[in-house]
Amino acid sequence: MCIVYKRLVKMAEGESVKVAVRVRPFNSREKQMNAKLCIRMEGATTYINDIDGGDEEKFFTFDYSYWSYDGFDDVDGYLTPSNDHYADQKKVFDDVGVGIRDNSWNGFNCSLFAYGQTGSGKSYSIIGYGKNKGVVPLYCEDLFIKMAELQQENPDNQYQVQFAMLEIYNESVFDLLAGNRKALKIRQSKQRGFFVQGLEKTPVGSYKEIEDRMAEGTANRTVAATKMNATSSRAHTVVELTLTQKIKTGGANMTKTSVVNLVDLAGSERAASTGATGATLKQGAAINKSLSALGNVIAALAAASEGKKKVIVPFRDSSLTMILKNALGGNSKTVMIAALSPASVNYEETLSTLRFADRAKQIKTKATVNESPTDKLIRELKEENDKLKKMLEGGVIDQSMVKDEDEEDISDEEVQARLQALMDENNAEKASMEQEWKEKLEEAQKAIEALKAEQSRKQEMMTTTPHIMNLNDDEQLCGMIVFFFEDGSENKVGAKGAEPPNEIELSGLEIETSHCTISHSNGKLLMVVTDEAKVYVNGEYVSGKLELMHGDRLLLGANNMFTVVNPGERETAEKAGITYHKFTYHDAMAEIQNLGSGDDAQKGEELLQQDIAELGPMIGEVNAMSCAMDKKVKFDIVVMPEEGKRRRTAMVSMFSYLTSCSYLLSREEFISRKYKMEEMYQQFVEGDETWKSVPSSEDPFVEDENKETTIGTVSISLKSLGYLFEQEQTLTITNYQGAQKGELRVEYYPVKEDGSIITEEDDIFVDDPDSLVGQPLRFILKIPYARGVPKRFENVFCRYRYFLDTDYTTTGHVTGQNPEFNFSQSHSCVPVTDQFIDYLEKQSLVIEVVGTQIPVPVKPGDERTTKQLMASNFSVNQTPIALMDPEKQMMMSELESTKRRAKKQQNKLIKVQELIDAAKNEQSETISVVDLQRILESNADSMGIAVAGLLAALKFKSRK
Ligand SMILES: Nc1ncnc2c1ncn2[C@@H]1O[C@H](COP(=O)(O)OP(=O)(O)OP(=O)(O)O)[C@@H](O)[C@H]1O
Repeated sequence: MCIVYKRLVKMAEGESVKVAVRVRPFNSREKQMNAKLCIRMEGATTYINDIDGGDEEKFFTFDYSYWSYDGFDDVDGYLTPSNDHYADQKKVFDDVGVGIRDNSWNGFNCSLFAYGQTGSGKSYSIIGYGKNKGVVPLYCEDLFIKMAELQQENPDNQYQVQFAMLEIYNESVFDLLAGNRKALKIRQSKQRGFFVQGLEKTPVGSYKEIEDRMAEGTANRTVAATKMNATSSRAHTVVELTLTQKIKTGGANMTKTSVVNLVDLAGSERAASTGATGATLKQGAAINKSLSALGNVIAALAAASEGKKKVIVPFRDSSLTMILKNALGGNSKTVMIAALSPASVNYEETLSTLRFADRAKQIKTKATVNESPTDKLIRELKEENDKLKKMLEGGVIDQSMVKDEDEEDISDEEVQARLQALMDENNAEKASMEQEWKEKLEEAQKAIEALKAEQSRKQEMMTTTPHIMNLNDDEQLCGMIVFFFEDGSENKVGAKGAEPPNEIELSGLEIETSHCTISHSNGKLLMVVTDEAKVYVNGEYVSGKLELMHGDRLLLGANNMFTVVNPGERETAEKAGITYHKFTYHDAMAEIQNLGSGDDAQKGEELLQQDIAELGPMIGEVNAMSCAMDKKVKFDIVVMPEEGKRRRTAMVSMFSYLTSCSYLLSREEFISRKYKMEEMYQQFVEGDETWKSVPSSEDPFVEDENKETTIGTVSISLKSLGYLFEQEQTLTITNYQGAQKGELRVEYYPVKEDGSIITEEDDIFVDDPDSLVGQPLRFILKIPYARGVPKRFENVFCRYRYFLDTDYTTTGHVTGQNPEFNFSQSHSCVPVTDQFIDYLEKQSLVIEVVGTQIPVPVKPGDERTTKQLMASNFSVNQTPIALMDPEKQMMMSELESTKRRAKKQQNKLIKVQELIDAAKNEQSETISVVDLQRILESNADSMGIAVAGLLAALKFKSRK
């Protein structure tokens, strides 16, 4: 039988993507750096100010602009508004979360995604921290409360929530709930659009269970991140919640399914190049294909929504855009939260986030209610039946509704009979579907019970059994990996593949097959470290046997960091009134760098220490990667004086064993390069050989041979200028390791308005530099030459930044060991300000001597691996090589020059002595003053001033 009926699907009106932006408070790093606020908000409008660059203020209007920068009190851990301006988590949920909740109950697909640079507050808004729960937990809690209420009101209705969690990393899709990490395929079907084949959906019965599943997913993510040595902020995480409602309406059942996608995107800076300083590396660009593809998709959709024709939306370009196609391109109600940093240092990144959000708000989606096809059919049949009944009652029968087109007219009885048959068929189908539903539900219930039991067992063990749990750079990944030690157990720890298998299998850099053993006996934990395995306990490199105590920090290999939890010990300590400090990953890493907390150190010094603590483990990782792939490169942390400031800054040196060239990378350049290395390393781990054929111009382990390198620096104090004195100095060029790389002649002379040098005759005296304030000050800086520059550099030049200059002043390029720069430049400060006097007093002019390196190829026959090469000069503890402050460097440099001068004088005096000795021999042990005078005079040119005084004295004596 063929039923002809009209489709009754209601299509919602095209609806824009809802866009909210949110600005967070300064973080501690920004506070320490005295960051400047560059965002303000009025109503729904966000303004951004280019404080450092001076571009005009820009503004953008969104559905919501959330001010979370200030105006709050910490009440018991919850950040509570102290004025109307501040948007707390509740406000965000009320605006954004409630909409998602209502839409999902109405059967619409919904998507919420968070965009923004790393650390801008994406996770805070989506997931939240501690009591400040984000949209996801609040939505889920609300979902289950409402579900319980509805269930009570209508016991016949059935509701189910399923949970799935996936990760997109380097274009591969991984099910975070699957036991094994295997990349899944994205497929496309007419009905479902793009979908991830084989993605596991787990039924969940409460928010607690969702939390547990999320924790499980996050733990799997942590293990994978440790193994691949990747930072979490590089992956996109998608949580997918499917809400199915089986509702009895009248006689029919209605099943509504809505999928809610919660997407935590990778840090947006990964989409673009990282080095904001202009020293951008090509390797740093477009690292995350998915994120750049998302930008293109959004731009195309925005253009299409503006009515542009022939827009092709490149959904197929990346895994992320395929998965989000529904959310962005069609059947979904979509919300985006763009997270903003308030600090002017992040201006460029924040502006690009605002632009991205601005484009996103132009996108229109069309969401339809998702009914199950069977239910829809039943409902539509019922509607048809009602219609037919009405027709029957009214005596008008449209027979075409129940007969085939080519069939003859049929009797009213036949119409009724067919109708009845149809109803019976529907009822039978309904019953079978209900049975199937019931069975599925029972199955789900059992699975939930089993999980609950497992969970409570774990919970119990956490409070009774000693264990270690992981510490991670990303707060959300801490405590995700837990290994328990049962009493009487001996647990071998090491990489996979040991025979018999290790009880605790770890993956990651520098994990040995047999790394260590941890045994538990009567509340005591004993660790035995295998020879040569890398283990740090509380910052100390350890070997052999030792007892582990509650609160200890363990670093196994390069990046598996754990903290020891011994509930028995903790309890005893707590009874005695002792509370343990909660160590973060950074504390633990800083401890390994042996840096201490630096409570009373200067602010700049603290920042430096933070940078070193951050870079230290990264250096360990990249060196281990270099060894694993035999890249013949070694990295080290170096500490450089920051130009113009009495501050030091951490940088990274990259030394190539192939060319003996070393290059300096800024922290940003290095981090951006490291992402690329991780990508390469991932291919290596996965046995994908593409990394071997990467051209050297794109290889993060290779540096451009023509890159300019700092040979060394000299620091010269400009203090004398404050007294209008000149200065002429020959200063030692010191490289970052404190080694001398030649000498540089630097001179400066205060000058008058006409450019002539101020001399004593001018009779201008300044007792107090402050008296110069308001007056003009001009001087000439000369860099005549350098001496003894290492042979392996060519195209040598000097550069420096004077006072507030942002650009370098540069000398000409000269090749040779004794380059003559003949450089002279006039500088001024008109009028002199307090700030300038401060600059003269407290800072020094750092002159960098720069050149390009001439590669020295490896000796033929040297086939040592990177590991062997590093072992020959590699220290386990990556303590920075040179920790010299500019002042000390200046003093050292002066001292070195003096020493050299002294040495020369000494040589000359030795020569004089020799001559005298020779004369003595001739003159049988005595020498007349006249003869001595003659000897000295005939050698005076080569002896210089040292003997001039002596000669004068002799002349005086002989005259007498
Ligand atoms: N609105 C806010 N109010 C108070 N603190 C916030 C807010 N947003 C973020 N923070 C804090 O800023 C820090 C960074 O935030 P968060 O971890 O959410 O950033 P993210 O963008 O998710 O970073 P990543 O990309 O590394 O995951 C956290 O310590 C968080 O507590």
